[in-house]
Amino acid sequence: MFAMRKHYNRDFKNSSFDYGAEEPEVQSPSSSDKPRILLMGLRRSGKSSIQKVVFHKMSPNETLFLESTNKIYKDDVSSTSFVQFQIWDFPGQVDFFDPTFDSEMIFKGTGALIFVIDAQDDYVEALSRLHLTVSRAFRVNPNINFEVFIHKVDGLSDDHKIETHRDIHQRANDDLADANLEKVHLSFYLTSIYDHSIFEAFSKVVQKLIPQLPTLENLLNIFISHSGIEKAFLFDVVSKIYIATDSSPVDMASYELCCDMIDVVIDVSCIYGSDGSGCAYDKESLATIKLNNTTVLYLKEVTKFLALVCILREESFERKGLIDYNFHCFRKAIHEIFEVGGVSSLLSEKRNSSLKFAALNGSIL
Ligand SMILES: Nc1nc2c(ncn2[C@@H]2O[C@H](COP(=O)(O)OP(=O)(O)OP(=O)(O)O)[C@@H](O)[C@H]2O)c(=O)[nH]1
Repeated sequence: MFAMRKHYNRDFKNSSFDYGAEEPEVQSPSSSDKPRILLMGLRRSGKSSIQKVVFHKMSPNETLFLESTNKIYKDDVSSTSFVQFQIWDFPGQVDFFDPTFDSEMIFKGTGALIFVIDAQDDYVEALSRLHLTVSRAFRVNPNINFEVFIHKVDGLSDDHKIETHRDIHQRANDDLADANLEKVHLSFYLTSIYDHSIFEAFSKVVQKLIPQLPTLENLLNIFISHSGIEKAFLFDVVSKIYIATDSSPVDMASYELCCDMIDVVIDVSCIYGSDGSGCAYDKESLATIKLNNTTVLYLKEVTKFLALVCILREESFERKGLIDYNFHCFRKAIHEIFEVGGVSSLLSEKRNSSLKFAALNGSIL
């Protein structure tokens, strides 16, 4: 069964969504809180491709025709995405010693620095550039999250991937230790624009920048345990970044399934959506997909930018009324978190007064 209630309309060419503005919407972090994410790395390592594929729906093959970036490209994705940040795509060879390179200004307002290393190339030069970049940035702002994307791993065998990951991890940390910078923490991800790994990695990077993450995870845990749901992801629809999930482990296949569901919902709506309102996604957006292995995928709108995608067994879906009731509580809580601009108030009386999930046995908690 495939049920869908909202028409979507997407301009494939520009790949821009219009979410409409039918209700006073949840406020995303204010501009002063906007974290900045920097994409750095050697020339042709894949920085612009990552940004275009994740945030602008460019197909991976099209990135073959991207021209080299010559100056810093600042992309503000906040108008289409829940996650209010700017992505700064740097040209390949940033010269830190150039007097026009203002490291204070650049690194001060940065939340995460993603350093992209082309794993299909010799990475010795990339490692020394990583070291230079990280030590510079750390000196200006020790709070930056340093994220290393070991990129283009689609061309590598599984063994080669593991070995490359180990080698880069070892060498990068040795370089830091030699410079007495053991305090710097680097996180490593194996990525490729040709599969979901780039979305997964970006999700992790973004999650670290969301102060409300523990609260969101808590809410998801309560929601799934009271509704008989196996896994739930809170997705930023436009980028397919999941901004939170429950605390059960994420398996890549489930994540891919949910990403694919978002694509199907959006694409089918683009083709058959004909209400002419130009609304791609709104509060009535909802879809159910029953797979032939007794699994059900259930998608519902949470906010202008966010959708909840759940994976559950067919027999649990028989209690749809309960799921919908709990979803209503969950949605309300999410709106409260972001409307009141913080977690603390939700955790106090407000949450106790308004959050009453129903348990599987029917009692109200
Ligand atoms: N195989 C493979 N190729 C990729 C991947 N990501 C990017 N590329 C290719 O790498 C080449 C360079 O990509 P760009 O995104 O232009 O690289 P860049 O780092 O922005 O380059 P500069 O702007 O010169 O700094 C393009 O031909 C992309 O198609 C990937 O995950 N796998």
